[in-house]
Amino acid sequence: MVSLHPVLDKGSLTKGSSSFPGGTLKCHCSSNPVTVTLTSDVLHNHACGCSKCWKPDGALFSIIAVVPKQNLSVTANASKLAIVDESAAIQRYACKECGVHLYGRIEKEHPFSGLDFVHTELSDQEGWQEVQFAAFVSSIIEQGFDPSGMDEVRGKLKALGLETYDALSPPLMDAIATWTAKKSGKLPA
Ligand SMILES: N[C@@H](CCC(=O)N[C@@H](CS)C(=O)NCC(=O)O)C(=O)O
Ligand SMILES: [Zn+2]
Ligand SMILES: [Zn+2]
Repeated sequence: MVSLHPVLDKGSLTKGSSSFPGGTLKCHCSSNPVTVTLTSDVLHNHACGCSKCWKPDGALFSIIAVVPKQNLSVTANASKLAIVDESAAIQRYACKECGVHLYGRIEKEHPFSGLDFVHTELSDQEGWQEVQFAAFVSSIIEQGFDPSGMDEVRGKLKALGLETYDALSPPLMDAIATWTAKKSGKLPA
């Protein structure tokens, strides 16, 4: 049986709490962990199959969400963070010791600038928004997954109630396209 991610392998998703106030994310270091504090719940939590998002060992998917950047602060051991790939749109800050990504930030002009990318599984707290959909599903093949197993992967995601997409979900793709059209003048700003 293919393993997607510990959160997705349980058979059902634990619903988040609508009044969840945020919490603390922590890297995997047993001493001096990097911590990041969020002062709100996340939005658009989803599974991502792309090669760039951090996944725990053995997982095919990352679980990733966004939070307004003003709601995020690094609260311990910030000196252990380094940007994984300076050329990517999302500057992903990873712990230099354990490799976990604590947050991703977009500094350039981009439809999602102002939102930071985070992994709620790095928190001990319960109540974070549950996974809403699966994105970049076909991208797992680029990382070596056997294409003949894709029906099983998509079937497992659908059985959890998750729609599967090979880019982002329609509302997020529409938001990107709207931003692009406003920038080019095809739609009024
Ligand atoms: N097929 C590519 C897709 C990469 C990709 O476009 N990832 C999306 C979802 S995280 C993205 O927005 N990337 C922007 C970035 O990584 O900066 C891969 O797996 O590497
Ligand atoms: Zn660490
Ligand atoms: Zn991704």
